[in-house]
Amino acid sequence: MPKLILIRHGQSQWNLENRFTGWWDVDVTEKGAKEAWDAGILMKEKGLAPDIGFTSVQTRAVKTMNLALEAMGRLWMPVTKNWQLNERHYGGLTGLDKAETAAKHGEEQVHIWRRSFDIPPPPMDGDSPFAMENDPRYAGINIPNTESLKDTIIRVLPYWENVIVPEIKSGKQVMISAHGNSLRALVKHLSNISDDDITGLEIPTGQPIIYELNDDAQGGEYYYLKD
Ligand SMILES: O=C(O)[C@H](O)COP(=O)(O)O
Repeated sequence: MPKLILIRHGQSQWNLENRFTGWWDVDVTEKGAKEAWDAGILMKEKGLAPDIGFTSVQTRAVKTMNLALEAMGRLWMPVTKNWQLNERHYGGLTGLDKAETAAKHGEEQVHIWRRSFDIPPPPMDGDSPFAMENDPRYAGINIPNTESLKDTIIRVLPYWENVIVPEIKSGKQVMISAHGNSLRALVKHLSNISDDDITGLEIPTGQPIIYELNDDAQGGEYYYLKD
């Protein structure tokens, strides 16, 4: 049975500072880099040997992939980067402190923005210092100004189906380094989690998740490699 490896990037600077990040490009912290390296060591110890990798175009996910592969002695492995694996766009919340936002708008409202299935955060203003319109990595892409989990699923799943699934079906072990919410999108699909239940799923940083897929690249149960 083909194995699929999913990993959320190691701790980022804004995970540490408790700020909404979304598409803003922050680096991993020293702790995050160690999480990524340790994940690679663990994967090697457990006998995993991915053939091909996919990441978002965001530094924290790309670095996590590279550090884990280096720790595994597989830095040579082909890796494709695509914006469709990016974190969900946090709209007008981008850059804000999560605790201060909860103090201002209430815990319940912030929980809805963070975890509801289809209610997006307020949109980002065009003149926001966090607007990404001039970022060359997004040239030609219709950058969203906010995204719910549902919106995230709408751009993650076509990439999964059209680009990643064919690699799995050809017998390759695939590793995906992505983000809390782009991975929630994928796990929701693979494990058939309902719109209501997905609100309770949290994915920790730097911990490899393993799916034993069937030959049709369909999932079901997953486990954390450390367990
Ligand atoms: O974009 C972010 O802020 C984080 O990567 C994920 O944040 P969340 O847990 O608030 O969705």
